[in-house]
Amino acid sequence: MWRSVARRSSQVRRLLSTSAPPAGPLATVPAPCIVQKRGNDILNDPWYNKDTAFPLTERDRLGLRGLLPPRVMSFEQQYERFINSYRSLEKNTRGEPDSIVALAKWRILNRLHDRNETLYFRVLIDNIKDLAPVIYTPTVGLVCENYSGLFRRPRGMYFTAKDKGEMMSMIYNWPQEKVDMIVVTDGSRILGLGDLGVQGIGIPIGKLDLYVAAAGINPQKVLPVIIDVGTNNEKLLEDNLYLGLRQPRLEGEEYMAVVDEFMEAVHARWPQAVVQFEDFQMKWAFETLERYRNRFCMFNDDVQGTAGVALAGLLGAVRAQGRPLHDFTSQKIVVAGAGSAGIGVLSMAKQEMSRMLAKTGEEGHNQFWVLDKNGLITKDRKDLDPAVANFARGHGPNEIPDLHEGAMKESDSPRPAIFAMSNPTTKAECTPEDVFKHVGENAIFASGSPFSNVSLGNGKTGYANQANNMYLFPGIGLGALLSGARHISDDMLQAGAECLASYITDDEIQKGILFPEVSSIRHITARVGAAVVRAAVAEDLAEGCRTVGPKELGSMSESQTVEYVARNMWYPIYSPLVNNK
Ligand SMILES: NC(=O)c1ccc[n+]([C@@H]2O[C@H](COP(=O)([O-])OP(=O)(O)OC[C@H]3O[C@@H](n4cnc5c(N)ncnc54)[C@H](O)[C@@H]3O)[C@@H](O)[C@H]2O)c1
Ligand SMILES: O=C(O)C[C@H](O)C(=O)O
Ligand SMILES: [Mg+2]
Repeated sequence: MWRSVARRSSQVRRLLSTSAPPAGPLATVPAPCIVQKRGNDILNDPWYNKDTAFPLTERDRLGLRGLLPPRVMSFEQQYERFINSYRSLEKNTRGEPDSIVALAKWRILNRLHDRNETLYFRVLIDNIKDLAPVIYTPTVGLVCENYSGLFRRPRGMYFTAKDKGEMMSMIYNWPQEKVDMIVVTDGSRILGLGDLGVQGIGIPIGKLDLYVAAAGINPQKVLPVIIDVGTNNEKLLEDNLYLGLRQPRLEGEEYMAVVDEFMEAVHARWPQAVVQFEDFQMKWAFETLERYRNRFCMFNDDVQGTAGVALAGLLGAVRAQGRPLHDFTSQKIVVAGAGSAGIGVLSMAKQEMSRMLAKTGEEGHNQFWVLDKNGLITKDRKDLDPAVANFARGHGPNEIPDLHEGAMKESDSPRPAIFAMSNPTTKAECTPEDVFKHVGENAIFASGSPFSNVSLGNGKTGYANQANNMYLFPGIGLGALLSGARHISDDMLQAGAECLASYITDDEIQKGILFPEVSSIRHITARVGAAVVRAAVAEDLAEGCRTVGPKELGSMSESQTVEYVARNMWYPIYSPLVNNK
């Protein structure tokens, strides 16, 4: 592994301990890293660049002498200098509009990302709670909206409708021999912001930053991708600065042919890579998932990752009500939004209820109501997507309740739960303040983008949980990769969700805390990843990874699997560079 460390025992120990989140320097000697470059080419390569931290011996070895100021700084000094500039930026922009501050923070981080990946990812890992809102939702939404104006350097790969017939060779333009993790979008439904065309590439970049920070995927082995088939966003089509194809989106078979070719090209060069589909509009989200899920190692994060996180939250809400988990089968669930996320959540909740009921041999009731922008989904609606039609209500007794009758304030639940999962913050259905004020102090709240907790007076806190698929997708991808799964099954996803659900203690649940602190995301991901590996093994889908074969995976205990996953997480540390040119 690139810049792997000789012994990682202290980091692995940190990942295995249940208390402290993994962070801080390793007390081990890093193994050397072989580079094919010299001199300026190294300084200009963010994967190898150490800026002023190149020791003198390395400067001699790599032809860097004279290309850097004489003083050699330590990693810790560089780290501190960066954090100090970041804090001064926060101070100097106090009082400025939120969007100006957010973009200024994103810019300073992006510049570091472009210059020195080791320092960037250490800063990100150590400060993930503060920085996730900058590199991920909500700021990433703003970045995508302004991508063409903000553009300075390319990142990732851009496949377009004009590249038909070329993708199989184009894929070899990517400079890295090995790619483990790909996040791809067609930019058609970026967060709740709609069609942003090529500008949607900000989403795969942000998701892969989290893959590195949370799952320890080696940043040299990640590939953000946009498939640009045009855009139907008139504003962008008229914008002179717009960097994507200036044509309406391809549709139907033409569209599918482009995505097919991309998938074939990826598979030809990196057959083991895991591909995460992200922010595709609903029709393509479901169609590509059905088309590829048994052929490639892929999943759709908006449908499947989101569903797992919501399910973990819903199971937490049942625990908070003081009821046994089986009571989930009688919970009433109303979903506002019949899109890829909403329908994904309902499908997984329905599956979970069926599993629970199968154990006791009871009959299930239809406990779901779905609304879209035109109101309740009923069977007499025309042109319903087949996935949505599964949840349409008939006109029998109790089929169509007055939804106000079930309004949360009058709910007979001791802990009514409201998940305002739309992103970014500006698109959230409601705020935690709204919920605790209108529904009451017993409500349980979660949102897709981060909000602050609410003080309820008398020293009580109303918790603003973050129900975001970031708690699951890094573990799903990592588990799929480390098991060498042929494809990603429902059982693997279920295992990840159940692992997340079981992470929270009863004490926390009673307070209304449904999800762990973002600062412990590496710890969570190690466990979710292990649960996914074990599910792949149980289903005989695991073909093994690198030197670890399916037999060895199968003989690992639960804790050994967590250790295996933790041991394979990359951690940012400067390795001695050795030139072999
Ligand atoms: N928190 C998370 O982890 C997470 C994960 C995935 C998606 N999301 C967010 O969820 C939102 C929806 O994503 P999606 O993939 O389902 O989108 P989508 O475009 O597939 O579906 C959106 C649905 O919302 C409906 N809708 C729009 N306005 C409505 C209204 N006022 N009332 C009721 N329904 C309304 C539309 O009719 C459509 O059915 C986005 O904001 C996305 O960012 C959050
Ligand atoms: O990107 C996120 O923050 C979550 C989710 O994938 C979304 O599309 O909103
Ligand atoms: Mg998404």
